[in-house]
This record gives sequence, structure tokens and C-alpha cells, in this order.
Amino acid sequence: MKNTAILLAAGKSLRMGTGFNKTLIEVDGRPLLWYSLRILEQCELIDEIVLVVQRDMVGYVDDYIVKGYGFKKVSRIVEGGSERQFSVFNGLSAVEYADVVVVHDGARPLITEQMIRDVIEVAYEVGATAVGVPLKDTVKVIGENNMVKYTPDRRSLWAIQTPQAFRFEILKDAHEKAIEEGYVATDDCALVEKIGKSVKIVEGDYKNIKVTTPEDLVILEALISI
Ligand SMILES: Nc1ccn([C@@H]2O[C@H](COP(=O)(O)OP(=O)(O)OP(=O)(O)O)[C@@H](O)[C@H]2O)c(=O)n1
Ligand SMILES: C[C@](O)(CO)[C@H](O)COP(=O)(O)O
Repeated sequence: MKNTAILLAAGKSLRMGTGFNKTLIEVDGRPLLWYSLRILEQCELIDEIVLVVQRDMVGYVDDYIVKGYGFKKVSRIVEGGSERQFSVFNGLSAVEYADVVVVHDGARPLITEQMIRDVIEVAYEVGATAVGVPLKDTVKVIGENNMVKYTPDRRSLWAIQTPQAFRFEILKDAHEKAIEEGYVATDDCALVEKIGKSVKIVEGDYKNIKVTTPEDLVILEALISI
């Protein structure tokens, strides 16, 4: 059985406002991308890693991160797309064959080996899965002029994270259909839902934050020091 990870680092980092890719920000002396690469590399269930980066990052990431830190499982470094979904598609297109594909945001450095093991196991059973956590806040659906339309029952609301894992054919089919239909979503599970396949959520960890805005770096440094 072959399990391939697609690790995403081709975003624009607009909300971080750094002016350069946030996965290259140094945290505790190492680039953000190093953290998730290390966990994927260490996990014995992962056979290869396809890294997806912005075009101008390819050489730097190869020399200073992949070769520099001696990561051995990185099989390809490919260029990302204009949206996260297209970056995943480019990564997927570089995968010749896999049984299960694990998609992870390079901007989520606190992934654990347990999460990877959990999503791979559920992907083999169900076909598609993601880690997530029950929402702590009350959510309201807002209409025009910030007027509240309704308040969904929080007991059924979860915040979805990565890693997400899929049987290779399901993810490929979901992406190809999304392209055909011009559908764009913020995560890969949504594309699988759209083609009518089952998706199961595995309980993850609130610490598995996505570094999105500057205050997330402060939170990350605190979490790393625990
Ligand atoms: N076109 C894109 C957009 C996002 N990502 C990756 O998807 C993950 C989640 O995206 P997000 O944190 O929202 O990153 P950015 O798109 O960089 O952020 P922003 O929307 O603020 O520009 C990140 O690891 C990011 O590098 C990607 O590979 N390609
Ligand atoms: C996939 C994801 O991490 C799930 O929470 C998230 O949707 C990606 O964020 P983006 O801002 O849409 O790129």
C-alpha cells in the first residue's frame, strides 16, 4: 500500500502581510514548513512527499529546506496554482500512483503522527476524511447590514483542519469534476462531498492551528514552548 503526502506551501500569505511566503518564516530557528515536513518524514506510513510551492520558491526550498535539512521522502517539488484547490490539483497531477493521498497545509506546523495515522486508517475504510474539532464559539449566519439570519445548532458544527486523506481515485475524480463544473472550495473534502461520496471527520486537536494572521505566530511560539 502506498501513501503519498501533498504538502502545500504555495499560498500568497496576504493575511499574514509578510510580503514573502509565510511558510518560510523562521519560528524557533527553523522555517515554518520544516515542522510539518519533519512529522511527515518521520511517519512510517508516509512513502513520499510532494511539495507544492510558489514558482520563485522552488530552488530555495530544494536547496535550503529539502537538501539543507536532509529530507529524504520529498519526491517532487511542483509549482502551485492561483487557489489552494489548484495547488492540490497540481500536486495530485504529479502523483503517478498512490492508494491514499494525505493533503496537508504547510501553514499547520503542529500536525502530529497520530493525526496522520488516524486519517490514513479512515481513508482506507471510508474513502475520505479530515481532522476537525468541535466549535467552541456560537456561530451565526449573517445577512445584509450584518443582520442575523439564524443560529445553527453548535452541536453539529466542527472546525475542519488538515491533514485530510483520500483514496487516490476519489480525490482525483473529485478534482476533475470540480474543474469541469467550475467549482472551487476551500478544502478537498468539500469536493468529495460535491460528488456525493462519504466523508468522515476524525477528532483532531485545537493546537493544530493554521498560521494565518500575525497573532497566530505568537500563539504558535507559545504552543511550541509547552
Ligand atoms: N494558491 C494556494 C493557496 C494556499 N496554499 C496553501 O494552503 C494552505 C492554507 O492556505 P492559507 O493559510 O489560507 O494560506 P495563504 O493562501 O497563503 O493565505 P492568504 O489567503 O492570507 O493569502 C497554506 O499552507 C498555503 O501555502 C497553496 O498551496 N496554494
Ligand atoms: C483546508 C483548511 O485548512 C481547512 O481549515 C482551510 O480551509 C484552508 O484555508 P484557506 O484560507 O481556504 O486556504
